[in-house]
Amino acid sequence: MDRVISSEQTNYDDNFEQSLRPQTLQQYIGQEKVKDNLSIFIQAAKGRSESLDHVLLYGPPGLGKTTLASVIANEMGVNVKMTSGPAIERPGDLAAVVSSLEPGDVLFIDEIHRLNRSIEEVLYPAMEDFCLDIVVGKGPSAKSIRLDLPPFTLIGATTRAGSLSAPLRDRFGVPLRLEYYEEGPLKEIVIRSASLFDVAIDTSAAVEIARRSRGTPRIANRLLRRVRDYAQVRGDGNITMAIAKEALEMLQVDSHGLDHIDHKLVKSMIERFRGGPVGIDTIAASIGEESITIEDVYEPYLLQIGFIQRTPRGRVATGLAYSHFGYAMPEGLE
Ligand SMILES: Nc1ncnc2c1ncn2[C@@H]1O[C@H](COP(=O)(O)OP(=O)(O)OP(=O)(O)O)[C@@H](O)[C@H]1O
Ligand SMILES: [Mg+2]
Repeated sequence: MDRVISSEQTNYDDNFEQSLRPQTLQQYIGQEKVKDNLSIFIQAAKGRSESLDHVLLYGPPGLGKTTLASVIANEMGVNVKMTSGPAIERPGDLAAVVSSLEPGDVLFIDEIHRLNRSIEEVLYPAMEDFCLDIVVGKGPSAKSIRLDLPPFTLIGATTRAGSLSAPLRDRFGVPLRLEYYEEGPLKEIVIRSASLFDVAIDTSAAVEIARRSRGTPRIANRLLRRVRDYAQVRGDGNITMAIAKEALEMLQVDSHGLDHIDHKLVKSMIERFRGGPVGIDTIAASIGEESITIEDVYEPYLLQIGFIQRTPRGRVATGLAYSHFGYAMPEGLE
C-alpha cells in the first residue's frame, strides 16, 4: 500500500506535479539561502554570456530538486534535457544526450549517485573541457575519437550526496543542499497549489496541512489533494479547518505527520528494546521491513524531528518520542 506521507514520487503524483511546478525562482517558495546563491550565479553567468557552472542539488526526496533544475534552466533562458543515473547504461547513451545539447543548455541527471564508474570517467572531460572521448569498435581496430561539445551546465540531483565519488563531487562548482521546509513556506506552497486547483482554503487549514507534511512539498501537495476530495464529498468543496482536520484524521496522519508505520517503528523501539540502543537490522526484523527502507524512507524524518537519534551502538528513542506516544519517561531521559 502506498503511504500517503511517503516522500517518494508515485505515478499518481506525476500527473499533478507537472502542473504545480513553479517556473521561476520567484515562484519557488522557501530555500532562501539556495535561491540567494543561485540568483547571483545566474545573473553573473548571464552578464558574461557564459553557461552556468555545474550545479549539484542534494537533499531528501520531494524537496524540489527536479523542480529547481527546470527553474534554473528557465532563468538562464536555455533548454533542459532530463535523464537519470540508471538510464545511462553505456558511454554511448551519454554521448547521445550530450551531443544533442545547444550552447548553454542544462543537462539534468537525476539520481546521479547511481551512475556507473565507466560513465563517470567519460563525464569528467565533458564537465571540465566540454569534450567527449569515445571508443568506437572493439579489439585491435578500436579507435578513440574526441567530440567537442558546446558549453553546457550539468545539474546533478541526489538524495545521497555521501554515495557520490569524490572526483565527481569535486567537479561541481555549485553544490547546494536543500533543507526540509519550515511551516511558513510549506503553508505558502499549500496556498499556491490550492489556488492552482481553484479551491478555496482557510489559512488555518493550510497551516494544518503544512504541519503534517514532514517538511516536504511533495507530501503537502498530496495531502492537499486528498483533503480537497474530502471537502468535495463531505463538505461544500471549500477547505476549512474542520474539514482539513477530519480528512487528515481519516488518513491517519498525526499532528507531526507520522503514520502507522512510523508509530510501529518507534513504539517497537520503546516497547521491545527499552528505547535502544538497538541496531537497524534488529528494528527492521522486529517490524518486518527492510533495513534499507527504514534508513532511506522512515528514519530521516524521525531523526530530523528528534524522535530518534543515531549512536555508534544503534538507534535510540528520545524523550520527545516517549512523550509524543504517551509513554512514561524512563530515568535519564528528559
Ligand atoms: N519550493 C517549492 N515551491 C513550490 N512547490 C514546490 C517547491 N519545491 C517542490 N515543490 C513541489 O513539490 C513537488 C516535488 O518536487 P520535486 O519533484 O522537484 O522534488 P525532488 O526533490 O526532485 O524529489 P525526488 O528526490 O523524489 O526526485 C513538485 O510537484 C513541486 O510542485
Ligand atoms: Mg526529482
